[in-house]
Amino acid sequence: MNCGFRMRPPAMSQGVWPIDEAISSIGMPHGPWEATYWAEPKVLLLEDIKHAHSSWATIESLADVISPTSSCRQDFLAEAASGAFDGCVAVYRTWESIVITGKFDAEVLDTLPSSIRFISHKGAGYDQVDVAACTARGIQVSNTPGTVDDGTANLGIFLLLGALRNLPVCMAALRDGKWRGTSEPALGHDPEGKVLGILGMGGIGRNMARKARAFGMKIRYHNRARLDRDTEKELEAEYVGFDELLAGCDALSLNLPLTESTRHIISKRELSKMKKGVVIVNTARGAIMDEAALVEALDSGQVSSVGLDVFESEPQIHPRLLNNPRVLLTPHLGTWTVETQEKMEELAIKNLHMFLTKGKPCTVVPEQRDM
Ligand SMILES: O=CC(=O)O
Repeated sequence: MNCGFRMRPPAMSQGVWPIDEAISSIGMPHGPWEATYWAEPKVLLLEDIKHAHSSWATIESLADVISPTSSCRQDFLAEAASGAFDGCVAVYRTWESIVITGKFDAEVLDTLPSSIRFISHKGAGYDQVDVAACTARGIQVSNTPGTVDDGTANLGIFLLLGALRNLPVCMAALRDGKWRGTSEPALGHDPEGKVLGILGMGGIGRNMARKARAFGMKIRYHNRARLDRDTEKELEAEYVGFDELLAGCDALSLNLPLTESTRHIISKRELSKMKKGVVIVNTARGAIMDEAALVEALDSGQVSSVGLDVFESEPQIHPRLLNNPRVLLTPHLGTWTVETQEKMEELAIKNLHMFLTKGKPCTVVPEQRDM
């Protein structure tokens, strides 16, 4: 019988996916041999492991690992439809693997074999994965919260300081052989004593608050849920309403996930409520801001400068952001450090390991906590 699992005697397969669970997960009839033999599950690996090699070896000792040969969505769907991934029970995916699969949406899920029960996403933001479609198909999803906090907040502070100091203008002039430019550059601003508004007070927002405090900034924040008083006290962060946050900050840092309710949460109306000359930093997701409205606000001087690591249609960048010298840009590098990538891989692999051995990852996405 070809059910996509290799049989092994139990002595050789400590802790692997028990065959009866595996069989019931793909709806196969139980047979008399299940009690004595275990199966090796198959895992679909969508991007090579770059750092956590010894942890990945523990997965390889538990599972057959399959990698796609495709490099674009159309080919990936055809490869899945050909049965190349049949029998896979779990997927290990990354932000970068979107180039192979496109968004992990209902079409991808329906083309992959129905044996898939788990997706380990290496990353904190999982807006590339249609969690509702996964839930409807009984597929668990995990992400890697916490692992990205230092890396992303460090870049956020760099963008904040750089935008406050108008660094892109002088940096471009210098590279252009024009020292500080053709006219005296505008003076920058020090962060000390300025109000930093943080929209989204999860792990990255809190990390950003601690670091900005070290630069003498006053912290105000708005979040779906208010933090407990001890955390607010530790961060010296004042909770305010959304409009109050917008109206009262000298700089705004966006640190919230992209969902249908946060898409374009900063648009024309919100920008007009902010102090003239405000500085904005976005290390979260581009679509949290309406880029067209941002471009207008930069042109009118309502926003004096921005530091952006993320964009609405990556890797495309709005030409008026690219051409504006008051825009400090980095190409989605928030987590792009050896240490952060290592931590992300370790947690994504741990989630996969937990799923294969216990049926449950440790950091399941919040929408599925009650699943
Ligand atoms: O953007 C990076 C992440 O969501 O982890």
